[in-house]
Amino acid sequence: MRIGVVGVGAVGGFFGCLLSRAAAEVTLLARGAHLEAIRRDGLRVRSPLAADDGGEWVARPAATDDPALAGPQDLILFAVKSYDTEEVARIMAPMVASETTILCLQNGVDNEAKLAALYGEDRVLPGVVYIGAERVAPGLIEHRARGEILFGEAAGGRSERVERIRQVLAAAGIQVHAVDDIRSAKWEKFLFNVGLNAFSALTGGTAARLVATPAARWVFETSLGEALAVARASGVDLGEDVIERLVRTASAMHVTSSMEQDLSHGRPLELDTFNGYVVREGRRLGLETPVNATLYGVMEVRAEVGRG
Ligand SMILES: NC(=O)C1=CN([C@@H]2O[C@H](COP(=O)(O)OP(=O)(O)OC[C@H]3O[C@@H](n4cnc5c(N)ncnc54)[C@H](OP(=O)(O)O)[C@@H]3O)[C@@H](O)[C@H]2O)C=CC1
Ligand SMILES: CC(C)(CO)C(=O)C(=O)O
Repeated sequence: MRIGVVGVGAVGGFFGCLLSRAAAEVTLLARGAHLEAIRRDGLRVRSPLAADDGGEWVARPAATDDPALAGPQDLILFAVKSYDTEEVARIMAPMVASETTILCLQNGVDNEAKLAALYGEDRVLPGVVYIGAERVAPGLIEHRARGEILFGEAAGGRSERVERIRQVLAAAGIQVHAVDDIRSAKWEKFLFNVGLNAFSALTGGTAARLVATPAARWVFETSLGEALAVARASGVDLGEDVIERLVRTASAMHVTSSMEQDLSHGRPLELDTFNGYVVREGRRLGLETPVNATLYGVMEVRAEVGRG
């Protein structure tokens, strides 16, 4: 199976490295200093899981910044930040053929529709990633926790291609689960990101800290509650106890978020994908979303001031 990785950052780099080490036919689409470092030193992943290999895995897959050189792929792992989705999706066109499946490994619930608008719904499989990782230098990913993919058919149920892809990912040592209801899994992760990402970036607090006191937990739970109302109005059923479940998950997580990392490095933020999406969809559906609107507005200014 020819596998293209589009967006070779924390997520794409981690899974691309594992696939490549397992001898899958992997091509990375990267650019600039990151591409140069990968070509020179390989794609490196520092991980607690790599203790037997001196703490670091190194893979040497094909790497290019030219989608035409990469050519058509059977599977594309799509893992750019959400604000780059449309542009990069267009650029990768030479990698997409009639049989290509695009597995979307991004957070948020609006990226798949952008990919489907260009390449058709049948080509796109939604995915959910649970991982703590960061690209800390050109060519180097630091993996800190977990590393799990959930994915499935957008319309639900199982398919032969999902099983085929699951087997290839599992054979590379990836924790991977084919799920029947990936839409709900995506929305559940989305709710978590709505509560965690901006709040942790603004405060520096870990997930556990954001639910440790009544005042902080109120912010976390209320932002989730607004997102849950949007989910329900969009026909997504996450069960009665989803907020309790996510508070329990947060209380055991001693990490901040990818947005906290992006803010501290002056990088763009996925704000429109998380709190911004809740505000926009809430407005469209006639729902009040004051906590998300506040997080959005405060975060917007914080990011601008941080960039100087
Ligand atoms: N990091 C984490 O722990 C987690 C992240 N996620 C989600 O996964 C998704 C990816 O996040 P993450 O891996 O952290 O993001 P990163 O910022 O680490 O990686 C994104 C990569 O996309 C690359 N890219 C952007 N545009 C282009 C282009 N035109 N050509 C080639 N490469 C390009 C960037 O390259 P360049 O540096 O050159 O811009 C960068 O290497 C997001 O939706 C995020 O929310 C989900 C779970 C956890
Ligand atoms: C929930 C978490 C922290 C890890 O999967 C994440 O999605 C992020 O940092 O964006």
